[in-house]
Amino acid sequence: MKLLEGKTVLVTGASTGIGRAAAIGAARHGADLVINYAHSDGPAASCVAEIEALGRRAIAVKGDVADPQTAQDFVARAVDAFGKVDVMVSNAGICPFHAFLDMPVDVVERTFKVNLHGAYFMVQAAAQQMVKQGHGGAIVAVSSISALVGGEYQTHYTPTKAGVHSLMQSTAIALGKHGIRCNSVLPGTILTEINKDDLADQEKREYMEKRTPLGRLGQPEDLAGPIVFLASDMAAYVTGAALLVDGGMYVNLQ
Ligand SMILES: NC(=O)C1=CN([C@@H]2O[C@H](COP(=O)(O)OP(=O)(O)OC[C@H]3O[C@@H](n4cnc5c(N)ncnc54)[C@H](OP(=O)(O)O)[C@@H]3O)[C@@H](O)[C@H]2O)C=CC1
Ligand SMILES: C[C@H](O)[C@@H]1OC(=O)[C@H](O)[C@@H]1O
Repeated sequence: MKLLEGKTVLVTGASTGIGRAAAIGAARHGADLVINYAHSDGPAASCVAEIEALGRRAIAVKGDVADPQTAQDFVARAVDAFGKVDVMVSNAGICPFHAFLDMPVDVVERTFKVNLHGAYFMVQAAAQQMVKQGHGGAIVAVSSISALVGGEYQTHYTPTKAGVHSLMQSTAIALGKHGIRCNSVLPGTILTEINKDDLADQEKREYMEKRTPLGRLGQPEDLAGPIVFLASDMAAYVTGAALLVDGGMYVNLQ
C-alpha cells in the first residue's frame, strides 16, 4: 500500500543521511519530491536520480536554511514545479561537537540558526502555502533524543533539538484549525555524516551500541518508515506527538 500517492513532499537537508532516506522513502510511497541541501551538489543530484528511477518526479533546490528567504524560495520552487505542498519534512541540521567552556560564539550562533531558525522558517513557509491551498497538510520535524537528554559536547545543539520538538507542539495548536498536523521524530544515534568523526572513537561507538536494547546503532533508513507514517493519512489523528526512533536507547537507564 502506497501511503503518499500523488503528494508533493518537501524535505530539507536531503542530500545525505536521514533527509535523503526520508525523501527516497516518500518516493517509494508514491510522492513527488522537492529536496533542499546546502553544499553537496553531487549527493543531491544522485538523490534526485534515485527518486526518478523509482518513477517519481524530483527537483533539488540549493539553499542555506539559516536564511529565512531560503524557505520562501524553496516553497515557491515546489509550487512552480508541482503546483502544491502537501508535506514538509524539516530535517536539515548540523552538530559541530565542541566543549562548553571555550565554545566559540560563532559556532553557537550558527548551530542555533541552522537547526532552530531554519526549522522555524521552513515550517512557517510550508504552513503559509498549505493554508492558502485550503486542504490541510502534514509537517514532520526531525528533532532528536537530544531534545530529552544532554550531551557534554552538544551544549549548543541539544537546546536546538528541544526547540524543534517544542516548535511542533506549538504549531500543532496554531495549525490544527487548518487541518495541518505537526509532529516530530526523535532519532537516537544514527550512522550519518554528522557523527562520522565522533563515532570514529571506537570506545564511544561501542558504548552507544551497548546502550541500545536493539543492539545496533541506527541507519538513516530506520527513520524513513516513521516519517512516512507521520506524513500520511494513517496518522490522521496524530498531531503534537513526538516519536522516539532510537532502538530503545532513551529508556535504557539500568
Ligand atoms: N545522525 C544522528 O544520530 C541524528 C541526527 N539527527 C538530526 O537529523 C538531521 C539530519 O542529520 P543527519 O542525516 O544525521 O546528518 P547529515 O550530515 O548526513 O545530513 C545533514 C543534511 O543537512 C543538510 N544541511 C546542513 N546544513 C544545512 C544548511 N545550512 N542548509 C540546508 N541544508 C543543510 C546537509 O546538506 P549539505 O551536505 O549539502 O550541507 C545534509 O543534507 C539533523 O537535523 C540532525 O540534528 C537527530 C538525531 C540523531
Ligand atoms: C550527531 C550525534 O551523534 C547525534 O545527534 C543527535 O541528535 C543524537 O542524540 C546523537 O547525539
